[in-house]
Amino acid sequence: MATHQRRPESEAAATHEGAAERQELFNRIAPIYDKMNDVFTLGMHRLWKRWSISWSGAKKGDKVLDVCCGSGDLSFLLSQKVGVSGKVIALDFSKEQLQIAASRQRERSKSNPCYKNIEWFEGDAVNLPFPDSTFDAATIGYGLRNVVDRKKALDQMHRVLKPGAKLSVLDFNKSTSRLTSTLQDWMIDYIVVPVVSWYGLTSEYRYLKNSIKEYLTGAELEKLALEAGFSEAKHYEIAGGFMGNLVAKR
Ligand SMILES: C/C(=C\Cc1cc(O)c2ccccc2c1O)CCC[C@H](C)CCC[C@H](C)CCCC(C)C
Ligand SMILES: C[S@@+](CC[C@H](N)C(=O)[O-])C[C@H]1O[C@@H](n2cnc3c(N)ncnc32)[C@H](O)[C@@H]1O
Repeated sequence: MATHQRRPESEAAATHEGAAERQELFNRIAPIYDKMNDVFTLGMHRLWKRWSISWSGAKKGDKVLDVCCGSGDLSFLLSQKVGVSGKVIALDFSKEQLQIAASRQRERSKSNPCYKNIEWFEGDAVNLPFPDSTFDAATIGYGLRNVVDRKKALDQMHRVLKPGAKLSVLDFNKSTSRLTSTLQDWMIDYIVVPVVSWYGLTSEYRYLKNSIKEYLTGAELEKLALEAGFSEAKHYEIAGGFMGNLVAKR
Protein backbone atom coordinates (compact mmCIF):
# COMPACT_ATOMS: atom_id res chain seq x y z
CA MET A 1 0.00 0.00 0.00
CA ALA A 2 1.42 3.43 -0.91
CA THR A 3 2.32 5.48 2.14
CA HIS A 4 2.71 9.26 2.04
CA GLN A 5 6.20 10.03 3.37
CA ARG A 6 6.16 13.33 5.30
CA ARG A 7 8.59 15.69 3.59
CA PRO A 8 11.63 16.76 5.66
CA GLU A 9 11.29 20.11 7.48
CA SER A 10 13.83 21.52 5.00
CA GLU A 11 11.12 21.49 2.33
CA ALA A 12 8.70 23.50 4.42
CA ALA A 13 7.28 25.18 1.34
CA ALA A 14 6.59 21.75 -0.12
CA THR A 15 4.40 20.90 2.87
CA HIS A 16 2.39 24.02 2.02
CA GLU A 17 2.38 23.33 -1.69
CA GLY A 18 -1.36 23.43 -2.21
CA ALA A 19 -3.59 26.50 -2.14
CA ALA A 20 -5.64 25.00 0.69
CA GLU A 21 -2.54 24.55 2.86
CA ARG A 22 -1.49 28.16 2.20
CA GLN A 23 -5.03 29.40 2.91
CA GLU A 24 -4.88 27.65 6.29
CA LEU A 25 -1.37 28.97 6.93
CA PHE A 26 -2.53 32.58 6.53
CA ASN A 27 -5.59 31.92 8.66
CA ARG A 28 -3.28 30.64 11.41
CA ILE A 29 -0.79 33.50 11.31
CA ALA A 30 -3.44 36.22 11.01
CA PRO A 31 -3.45 37.13 14.75
CA ILE A 32 0.27 37.99 14.78
CA TYR A 33 0.91 38.82 11.12
CA ASP A 34 0.83 42.60 11.31
CA LYS A 35 2.75 42.75 14.57
CA MET A 36 5.52 40.47 13.32
CA ASN A 37 5.93 42.52 10.16
CA ASP A 38 6.36 45.66 12.24
CA VAL A 39 8.74 43.99 14.68
CA PHE A 40 11.03 42.32 12.14
CA THR A 41 11.25 45.28 9.75
CA LEU A 42 11.14 47.97 12.46
CA GLY A 43 8.05 49.26 10.64
CA MET A 44 9.90 49.72 7.35
CA HIS A 45 7.48 47.44 5.47
CA ARG A 46 4.98 50.31 5.67
CA LEU A 47 7.33 52.53 3.68
CA TRP A 48 7.81 49.83 1.03
CA LYS A 49 4.02 49.52 0.77
CA ARG A 50 3.68 53.27 0.26
CA TRP A 51 6.20 53.08 -2.58
CA SER A 52 4.25 50.22 -4.13
CA ILE A 53 1.04 52.26 -4.06
CA SER A 54 2.82 55.17 -5.74
CA TRP A 55 4.11 52.85 -8.47
CA SER A 56 0.52 51.66 -9.12
CA GLY A 57 -0.43 55.14 -10.33
CA ALA A 58 -3.66 55.08 -8.29
CA LYS A 59 -5.18 58.58 -7.97
CA LYS A 60 -8.20 60.43 -6.63
CA GLY A 61 -11.52 59.03 -7.83
CA ASP A 62 -10.05 55.80 -9.20
CA LYS A 63 -11.57 52.33 -8.82
CA VAL A 64 -8.66 50.12 -7.74
CA LEU A 65 -8.03 46.49 -6.80
CA ASP A 66 -5.87 45.04 -4.04
CA VAL A 67 -5.30 41.33 -4.61
CA CYS A 68 -4.20 39.09 -1.72
CA CYS A 69 -5.14 42.03 0.53
CA GLY A 70 -4.65 40.11 3.78
CA SER A 71 -5.22 42.39 6.78
CA GLY A 72 -5.54 45.36 4.44
CA ASP A 73 -2.29 47.31 4.66
CA LEU A 74 -2.22 48.17 0.97
CA SER A 75 -6.02 48.50 0.80
CA PHE A 76 -5.96 51.27 3.43
CA LEU A 77 -3.18 53.11 1.61
CA LEU A 78 -5.15 52.83 -1.64
CA SER A 79 -8.24 54.09 0.19
CA GLN A 80 -6.42 57.27 1.18
CA LYS A 81 -5.05 57.67 -2.34
CA VAL A 82 -8.38 57.37 -4.23
CA GLY A 83 -10.36 59.25 -1.57
CA VAL A 84 -14.12 59.35 -0.92
CA SER A 85 -14.89 59.64 -4.65
CA GLY A 86 -12.88 56.49 -5.35
CA LYS A 87 -13.39 52.80 -4.59
CA VAL A 88 -11.08 50.05 -3.33
CA ILE A 89 -11.95 46.42 -3.99
CA ALA A 90 -9.84 44.12 -1.78
CA LEU A 91 -9.73 40.37 -2.28
CA ASP A 92 -8.26 37.49 -0.28
CA PHE A 93 -9.06 33.85 0.28
CA SER A 94 -8.26 33.89 4.03
CA LYS A 95 -11.35 34.46 6.16
CA GLU A 96 -9.24 35.26 9.22
CA GLN A 97 -7.19 37.88 7.39
CA LEU A 98 -10.34 39.49 5.98
CA GLN A 99 -11.96 39.57 9.43
CA ILE A 100 -8.97 41.49 10.76
CA ALA A 101 -9.07 43.82 7.75
CA ALA A 102 -12.77 44.57 8.27
CA SER A 103 -12.22 45.14 11.98
CA ARG A 104 -9.41 47.59 11.23
CA GLN A 105 -11.69 49.35 8.73
CA ARG A 106 -14.47 49.74 11.33
CA GLU A 107 -12.00 51.21 13.79
CA ARG A 108 -10.34 53.58 11.32
CA SER A 109 -13.63 54.74 9.78
CA LYS A 110 -14.61 56.27 13.13
CA SER A 111 -11.99 58.98 12.67
CA ASN A 112 -11.81 58.99 8.85
CA PRO A 113 -14.94 58.06 6.84
CA CYS A 114 -12.77 57.80 3.73
CA TYR A 115 -11.99 54.17 4.70
CA LYS A 116 -15.63 53.28 4.01
CA ASN A 117 -14.66 53.22 0.31
CA ILE A 118 -13.13 49.75 0.76
CA GLU A 119 -15.13 46.62 -0.05
CA TRP A 120 -13.77 43.20 1.01
CA PHE A 121 -14.18 40.10 -1.15
CA GLU A 122 -13.39 36.51 -0.20
CA GLY A 123 -12.06 34.97 -3.37
CA ASP A 124 -9.14 33.46 -5.29
CA ALA A 125 -6.51 35.49 -7.13
CA VAL A 126 -6.58 32.92 -9.96
CA ASN A 127 -10.29 33.47 -10.57
CA LEU A 128 -11.12 37.13 -9.99
CA PRO A 129 -14.90 37.70 -9.85
CA PHE A 130 -14.76 40.98 -11.75
CA PRO A 131 -15.49 41.94 -15.38
CA ASP A 132 -12.75 42.74 -17.91
CA SER A 133 -11.27 46.26 -17.88
CA THR A 134 -12.76 47.26 -14.52
CA PHE A 135 -9.88 48.80 -12.57
CA ASP A 136 -7.73 51.92 -12.96
CA ALA A 137 -4.88 50.31 -10.97
CA ALA A 138 -4.11 47.12 -9.06
CA THR A 139 -1.73 46.03 -6.33
CA ILE A 140 -0.65 42.70 -4.94
CA GLY A 141 1.59 42.95 -1.88
CA TYR A 142 3.48 39.86 -0.66
CA GLY A 143 0.85 37.84 -2.47
CA LEU A 144 2.09 36.66 -5.90
CA ARG A 145 4.86 34.56 -4.31
CA ASN A 146 2.18 32.76 -2.29
CA VAL A 147 -0.17 32.06 -5.20
CA VAL A 148 0.27 28.53 -6.54
CA ASP A 149 -0.48 29.44 -10.17
CA ARG A 150 1.24 32.81 -10.51
CA LYS A 151 0.82 33.03 -14.28
CA LYS A 152 -2.93 32.54 -13.93
CA ALA A 153 -3.08 35.27 -11.28
CA LEU A 154 -1.18 37.64 -13.57
CA ASP A 155 -3.52 36.73 -16.45
CA GLN A 156 -6.49 37.59 -14.24
CA MET A 157 -5.03 40.90 -13.06
CA HIS A 158 -4.23 41.80 -16.66
CA ARG A 159 -7.82 40.97 -17.65
CA VAL A 160 -9.52 43.15 -15.03
CA LEU A 161 -7.27 46.19 -15.55
CA LYS A 162 -8.24 48.96 -17.99
CA PRO A 163 -5.92 49.45 -20.98
CA GLY A 164 -2.93 51.53 -19.90
CA ALA A 165 -3.51 50.82 -16.19
CA LYS A 166 -0.68 49.59 -13.95
CA LEU A 167 -0.19 46.60 -11.67
CA SER A 168 2.25 46.99 -8.77
CA VAL A 169 3.64 43.75 -7.32
CA LEU A 170 5.50 44.15 -4.00
CA ASP A 171 7.30 41.13 -2.57
CA PHE A 172 10.56 39.71 -1.36
CA ASN A 173 13.33 39.90 -3.91
CA LYS A 174 14.73 36.53 -4.97
CA SER A 175 18.20 38.01 -5.16
CA THR A 176 20.89 36.89 -7.57
CA SER A 177 23.38 38.01 -4.92
CA ARG A 178 24.50 35.10 -2.73
CA LEU A 179 25.22 37.52 0.10
CA THR A 180 21.68 38.93 0.07
CA SER A 181 20.01 35.51 -0.13
CA THR A 182 22.30 34.18 2.61
CA LEU A 183 21.43 37.17 4.83
CA GLN A 184 17.69 36.67 4.12
CA ASP A 185 17.96 33.01 5.11
CA TRP A 186 20.04 33.82 8.21
CA MET A 187 17.58 36.48 9.45
CA ILE A 188 14.60 34.16 9.02
CA ASP A 189 16.37 31.17 10.58
CA TYR A 190 18.01 32.94 13.52
CA ILE A 191 15.78 35.93 14.23
CA VAL A 192 12.29 35.39 12.83
CA VAL A 193 11.73 31.68 13.45
CA PRO A 194 12.99 31.66 17.09
CA VAL A 195 10.64 34.55 17.92
CA VAL A 196 7.56 33.12 16.20
CA SER A 197 8.25 29.75 17.87
CA TRP A 198 6.84 31.41 21.01
CA TYR A 199 3.51 31.43 19.15
CA GLY A 200 3.91 27.88 17.83
CA LEU A 201 4.22 29.12 14.24
CA THR A 202 7.67 27.82 13.34
CA SER A 203 6.72 25.90 10.20
CA GLU A 204 4.60 28.79 8.92
CA TYR A 205 7.56 31.17 8.98
CA ARG A 206 9.97 28.45 7.73
CA TYR A 207 7.61 28.32 4.74
CA LEU A 208 8.42 32.01 4.20
CA LYS A 209 12.11 31.20 3.66
CA ASN A 210 11.42 28.42 1.18
CA SER A 211 8.76 30.37 -0.66
CA ILE A 212 11.39 33.02 -1.41
CA LYS A 213 13.74 30.31 -2.75
CA GLU A 214 10.93 29.04 -4.97
CA TYR A 215 9.98 32.55 -6.14
CA LEU A 216 11.03 34.25 -9.36
CA THR A 217 13.89 36.69 -9.87
CA GLY A 218 13.14 40.22 -11.02
CA ALA A 219 14.01 39.35 -14.61
CA GLU A 220 11.78 36.24 -14.48
CA LEU A 221 8.91 38.33 -13.08
CA GLU A 222 9.29 40.83 -15.92
CA LYS A 223 9.22 37.99 -18.45
CA LEU A 224 6.14 36.38 -16.86
CA ALA A 225 4.28 39.71 -16.86
CA LEU A 226 4.97 40.21 -20.58
CA GLU A 227 3.80 36.62 -21.22
CA ALA A 228 0.57 37.50 -19.35
CA GLY A 229 0.00 40.27 -21.89
CA PHE A 230 1.31 43.33 -20.11
CA SER A 231 2.87 45.78 -22.58
CA GLU A 232 5.65 46.89 -20.22
CA ALA A 233 7.21 45.37 -17.07
CA LYS A 234 10.00 46.67 -14.84
CA HIS A 235 11.27 45.21 -11.56
CA TYR A 236 12.85 47.53 -8.97
CA GLU A 237 14.95 46.22 -6.08
CA ILE A 238 14.35 48.03 -2.74
CA ALA A 239 15.44 47.67 0.90
CA GLY A 240 18.98 46.84 -0.07
CA GLY A 241 17.84 44.10 -2.42
CA PHE A 242 15.84 42.25 0.24
CA MET A 243 12.58 43.35 -1.38
CA GLY A 244 11.42 44.12 -4.89
CA ASN A 245 8.54 45.75 -6.75
CA LEU A 246 7.39 44.83 -10.26
CA VAL A 247 5.47 47.51 -12.18
CA ALA A 248 3.55 46.16 -15.17
CA LYS A 249 1.48 48.25 -17.58
CA ARG A 250 -1.61 46.81 -19.23
C1 LIG B 1 5.75 42.49 5.15
C2 LIG B 1 6.74 41.40 5.02
C3 LIG B 1 6.39 40.12 4.87
C4 LIG B 1 4.97 39.68 4.75
C5 LIG B 1 4.88 38.17 4.76
C6 LIG B 1 4.79 37.49 3.57
C7 LIG B 1 4.68 36.12 3.56
O1 LIG B 1 4.59 35.46 2.39
C8 LIG B 1 4.67 35.37 4.77
C9 LIG B 1 4.56 33.97 4.74
C10 LIG B 1 4.56 33.27 5.93
C11 LIG B 1 4.66 33.93 7.14
C12 LIG B 1 4.76 35.32 7.18
C13 LIG B 1 4.77 36.04 5.98
C14 LIG B 1 4.88 37.46 5.96
O2 LIG B 1 4.99 38.15 7.11
C15 LIG B 1 8.19 41.77 5.04
C16 LIG B 1 9.06 41.36 6.22
C17 LIG B 1 8.43 40.60 7.31
C18 LIG B 1 9.19 39.30 7.60
C19 LIG B 1 8.50 38.44 8.64
C20 LIG B 1 10.63 39.65 8.04
C21 LIG B 1 11.65 38.79 7.35
C22 LIG B 1 13.04 39.41 7.54
C23 LIG B 1 13.62 39.72 6.17
C24 LIG B 1 14.33 38.46 5.66
C25 LIG B 1 14.61 40.88 6.14
C26 LIG B 1 14.03 42.14 6.67
C27 LIG B 1 14.44 43.29 5.75
C28 LIG B 1 15.39 44.26 6.42
C29 LIG B 1 14.79 44.87 7.67
C30 LIG B 1 15.76 45.35 5.41
C1 LIG C 1 1.73 37.74 3.16
S1 LIG C 1 0.05 38.09 3.02
C2 LIG C 1 0.02 39.71 2.27
C3 LIG C 1 -1.08 40.56 2.79
C4 LIG C 1 -1.04 42.04 2.40
N1 LIG C 1 -1.12 42.21 0.93
C5 LIG C 1 0.23 42.71 2.92
O1 LIG C 1 0.94 43.27 2.09
O2 LIG C 1 0.48 42.62 4.12
C6 LIG C 1 -0.40 37.08 1.66
C7 LIG C 1 -1.91 37.02 1.48
O3 LIG C 1 -2.20 36.38 0.25
C8 LIG C 1 -3.37 35.58 0.42
N2 LIG C 1 -3.40 34.61 -0.67
C9 LIG C 1 -2.45 33.70 -0.99
N3 LIG C 1 -2.84 33.00 -2.08
C10 LIG C 1 -4.08 33.50 -2.47
C11 LIG C 1 -4.98 33.21 -3.52
N4 LIG C 1 -4.72 32.25 -4.42
N5 LIG C 1 -6.11 33.94 -3.61
C12 LIG C 1 -6.39 34.91 -2.70
N6 LIG C 1 -5.58 35.23 -1.66
C13 LIG C 1 -4.43 34.53 -1.56
C14 LIG C 1 -3.21 35.00 1.81
O4 LIG C 1 -4.46 34.56 2.34
C15 LIG C 1 -2.62 36.20 2.56
O5 LIG C 1 -3.62 36.97 3.18
